[in-house]
Amino acid sequence: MGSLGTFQRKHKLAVVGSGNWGTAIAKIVAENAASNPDIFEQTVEMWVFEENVEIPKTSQNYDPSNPGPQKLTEVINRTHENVKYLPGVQLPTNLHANPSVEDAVKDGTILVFNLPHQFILKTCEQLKGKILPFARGISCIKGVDVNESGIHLFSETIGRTLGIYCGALSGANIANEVANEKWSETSVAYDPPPMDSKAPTPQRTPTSSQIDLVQFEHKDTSGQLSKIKLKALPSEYPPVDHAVLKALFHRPYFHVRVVHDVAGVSISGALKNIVALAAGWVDGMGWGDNAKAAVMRVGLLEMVKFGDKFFSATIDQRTFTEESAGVADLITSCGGGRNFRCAKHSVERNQPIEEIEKAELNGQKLQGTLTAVEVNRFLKKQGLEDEFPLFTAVYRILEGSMSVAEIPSHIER
Ligand SMILES: NC(=O)c1ccc[n+]([C@@H]2O[C@H](COP(=O)([O-])OP(=O)(O)OC[C@H]3O[C@@H](n4cnc5c(N)ncnc54)[C@H](O)[C@@H]3O)[C@@H](O)[C@H]2O)c1
Ligand SMILES: O=P(O)(O)OC[C@H](O)CO
Repeated sequence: MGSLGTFQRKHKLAVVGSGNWGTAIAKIVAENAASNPDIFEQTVEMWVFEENVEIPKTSQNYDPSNPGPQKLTEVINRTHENVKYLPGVQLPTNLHANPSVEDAVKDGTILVFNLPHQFILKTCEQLKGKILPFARGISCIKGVDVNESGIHLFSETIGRTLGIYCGALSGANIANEVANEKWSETSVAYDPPPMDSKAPTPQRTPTSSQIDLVQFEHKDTSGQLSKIKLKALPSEYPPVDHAVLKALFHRPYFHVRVVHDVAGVSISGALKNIVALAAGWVDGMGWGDNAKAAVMRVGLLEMVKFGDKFFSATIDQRTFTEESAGVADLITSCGGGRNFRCAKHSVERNQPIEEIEKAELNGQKLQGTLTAVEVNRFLKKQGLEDEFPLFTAVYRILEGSMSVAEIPSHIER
């Protein structure tokens, strides 16, 4: 098996989610399963939140003899097109749409989580005890998990809920461009647990080494140390390391850099969505590119400050400027992302952004609106709203207590 060595078993892949980005990533993963038959099993499962859809007349898969509503999973498996969330893109035939999330993940050794962030907790709760205990995860979710205990990365929340190790993937990746195989870059962040890597990383020191259940000390992003019991990946499988993750996600049109900074990659992916709303609003006002650049400048500073203040124990500040997940994602999101576009339309049409989201996105979900509310709840609790004037302005505009016209004076304070 080339430089990765020879192993008795192959990884079984499952993608949890099948929206716009979920389907685009599932396409990549299925293409790479086919390209790397020594590492990955051929059939890739993709969980589809089942719904009835009508195939649009514009689709090459439209059948006039069968125009009525049909199950989305059946349409995907028959036509190899996700006609609702990624129309016009041919999916690999080894990608199997599965309406049961439990069935989709049951044999999966590598699970890729790719859902709008509001649905992830419930989905993980449903999967507790129903996955392989030695599975490993990657979260492609752009959002943060804010609850009573504070703020957490979704990779941590998924890992804690399911008892597995989970890394993250994020980058300047507008799904339709990636799915249409236009060149882009991404960042995959993975800090392998000690038993999966040859050398333990500084933050993770094994404290015992039973044969297959290893307890190690884990410092979470808030700096808190806890003891985690993690089931070792059986030695029959290729270790889930940076080389295997590159084989899983890298395509000729999708260039992957694998790094260790899970916090930096996750935090920038979540926070840039707040900034993209502000960029859309000022663009909708007709204020031009200079105004948008000003919002992006302040937004980037607040992203870096947020990472430094709340995730300093593990974050690598270089991620914000050197990786696709940082400033590059901010730029693409403020250029043509859904948060940007819906915010812009909401000013131009003088309509609430929720109405634009419903009218324009055909079931796709904005992440910036909810993230702005969640981040504000967290900042308010810390008494730090004033230290993040742009994030706070975005929240106040959403709740209706501030106007877009007030952004310049508010962020100058
Ligand atoms: N779309 C992009 O361009 C893009 C790019 C990079 C990252 N992301 C991130 O990827 C994540 C997933 O986004 P997406 O674009 O795949 O989703 P999406 O915006 O297309 O959302 C639609 C998906 O949500 C599902 N859904 C609706 N109700 C549900 C429920 N109750 N339970 C479970 N699922 C439900 C739908 O079935 C559908 O699969 C987000 O965090 C997003 O920020 C998106
Ligand atoms: O369309 P958005 O605003 O959800 O952004 C999409 C991606 O995150 C861009 O990298």
